[in-house]
Amino acid sequence: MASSQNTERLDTIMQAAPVIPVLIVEDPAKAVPMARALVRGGLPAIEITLRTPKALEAIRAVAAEVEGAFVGAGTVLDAAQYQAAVEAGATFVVSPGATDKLLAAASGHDVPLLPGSSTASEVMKLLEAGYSRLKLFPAEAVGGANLLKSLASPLPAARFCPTGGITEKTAPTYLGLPNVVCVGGSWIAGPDAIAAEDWDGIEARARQAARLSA
Ligand SMILES: O=C(O)C(=O)C[C@H](O)[C@H](O)COP(=O)(O)O
Repeated sequence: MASSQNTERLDTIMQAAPVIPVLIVEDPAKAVPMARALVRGGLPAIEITLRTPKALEAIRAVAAEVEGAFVGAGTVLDAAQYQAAVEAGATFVVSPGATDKLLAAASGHDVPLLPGSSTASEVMKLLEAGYSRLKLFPAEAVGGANLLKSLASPLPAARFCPTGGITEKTAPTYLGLPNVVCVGGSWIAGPDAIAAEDWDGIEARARQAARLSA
């Protein structure tokens, strides 16, 4: 079952920068300049969440037009959304948790799924299903860096992108852990910054995030 998750592609994406910006995009026309600002700032892997009616359209536009971006789909909850994200051109797919049906839909496919987990049992079940690159969600609420530190020794095969409540200030603590590859966060390009077309501000925050380390 080790081939369930395309870990090679996921590692490239997770290692591209220390932070994956998590984005809520209402207007797909803004997605391309937003993604260009993030790429210019040094954050090529971006996650557009399927939380707005036009999110798939936004993913499609970024996939077609933004060179150097790895555009992912976030908040993918079921097999149909996984398929729709792949058809729109997503290069990775992120879910807040995991269900058997979602894992079955993604297993063995090129476009990797980064499934969410928040307990040792969930991590164990995902490892058993062939998924070793995981999201920890909601990171801060379920124990944050302390939880990940505690999981590192008994479950060393699991490598995480914690997301949920992480800030520029708390990110370095996570990035210093041996089982953390990158973190996800919304602080770089929040809905207000996107609505205001603050591409310079987004680029500047991306540049700072790209420099974060332990
Ligand atoms: O639903 C998903 O798939 C998600 O990715 C949820 C996000 O991890 C959080 O919404 C991150 O947002 P912040 O906590 O503001 O950084």
